[in-house]
Amino acid sequence: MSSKRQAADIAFQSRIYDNAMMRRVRKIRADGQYLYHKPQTPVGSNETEIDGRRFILLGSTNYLGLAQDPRVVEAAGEASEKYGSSCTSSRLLTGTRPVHEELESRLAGFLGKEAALVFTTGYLANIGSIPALIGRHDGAYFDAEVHACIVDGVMLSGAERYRIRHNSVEDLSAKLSGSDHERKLVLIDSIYSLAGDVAPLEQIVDVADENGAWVMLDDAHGCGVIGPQGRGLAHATGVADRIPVIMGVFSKCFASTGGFVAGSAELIEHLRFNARSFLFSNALAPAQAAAALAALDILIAEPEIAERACALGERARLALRSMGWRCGGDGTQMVPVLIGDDVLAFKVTMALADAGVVVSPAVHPGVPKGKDLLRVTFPPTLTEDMFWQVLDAFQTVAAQFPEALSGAGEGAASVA
Ligand SMILES: Cc1ncc(COP(=O)(O)O)c(C=O)c1O
Repeated sequence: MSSKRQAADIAFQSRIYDNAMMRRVRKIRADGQYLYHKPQTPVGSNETEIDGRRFILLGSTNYLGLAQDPRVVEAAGEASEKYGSSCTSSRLLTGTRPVHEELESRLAGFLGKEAALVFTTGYLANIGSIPALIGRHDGAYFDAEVHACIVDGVMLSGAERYRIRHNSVEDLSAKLSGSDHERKLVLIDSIYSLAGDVAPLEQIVDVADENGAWVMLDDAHGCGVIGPQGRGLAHATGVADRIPVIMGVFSKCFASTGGFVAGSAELIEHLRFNARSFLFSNALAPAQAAAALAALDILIAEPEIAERACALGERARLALRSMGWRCGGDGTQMVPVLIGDDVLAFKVTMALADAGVVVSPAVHPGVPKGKDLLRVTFPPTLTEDMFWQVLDAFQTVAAQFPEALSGAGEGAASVA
């Protein structure tokens, strides 16, 4: 091997092996805390099997429990039979199927917008749409805790970046009024994906209007479950007409994969030809489009499913808080449990797994330092017996880790 190639190997070795993240991953594995990337076999909506053992599964975003609903699974199967397993093409070439167009027009109607465009994932929807809307001379005003794909979309756009203090309308107002870009785009999540807190949407829309900015709302965690018939936070707060760009995903309430943007017909036509992640990526698989469509039908026809998800979340929050756990997500289906320390978050997760319950640890850098937490959701398909088993598990683990409960140490106080 040439000496130049050897030097290249060393340079890449330090990049791919000897970096902070991989050192951390190796430590977590060595400590035996590596449950999560193991293959799981779902059993019904509420359980999963890992290494032959059954667990109650609360760590996913199958918020309505529809990913195993026979109507959704059947729709996916039928679409595969009819259209094949993949479109093997971009939507703009030979990849569009009637099921994509039906899904887009149904989503537009659901959200009260003129049109919608479906992307292969939610991530692609954001990283493609944002640079199609703003560029080098424009301003991107994004909440400090937005999802990573919004940050990546903003970086790809080359727009000037303004990081807004989390949920601070004052900071947003100050930054918007102090800048004079021709185009200003405010980017927020509706419900923040890990901590579960809700954006002060009406105030944000007011401030954006006053300062001549557009709002792009990522309603990944609200669409399908929050507001009238699950139409999301914009409809729940009555400001949908004032938000030009609403984005959502199928990977949560819609029991599938994919993402979408809804807005005016002109906006959607522009994205169709300018969002590079739409143009240059394979179309959403027909099975996934059909699954999302079936889930949309169900959540519209049976709004009680979403209501039950939120009510179960509220019940769980009350019960967990009474044991001393610190929970966020008020008013939503999410029940994040705040821990405040990464090592402790892994330990609590593993102890819950020992007690038969799988939750998802979310630790720094996925969340701000000191805000490490457990993602916990209670799907409405959970039986009453399972609900009580979960509470028993949390009770047992609370006794093992009192430092994780409210009133505990430094880190804990910072997330209370
Ligand atoms: C707020 C938010 N936006 C976008 C995404 C990306 O969605 P997807 O998983 O469909 O790529 C997620 C994913 O979890 C999310 O939480």
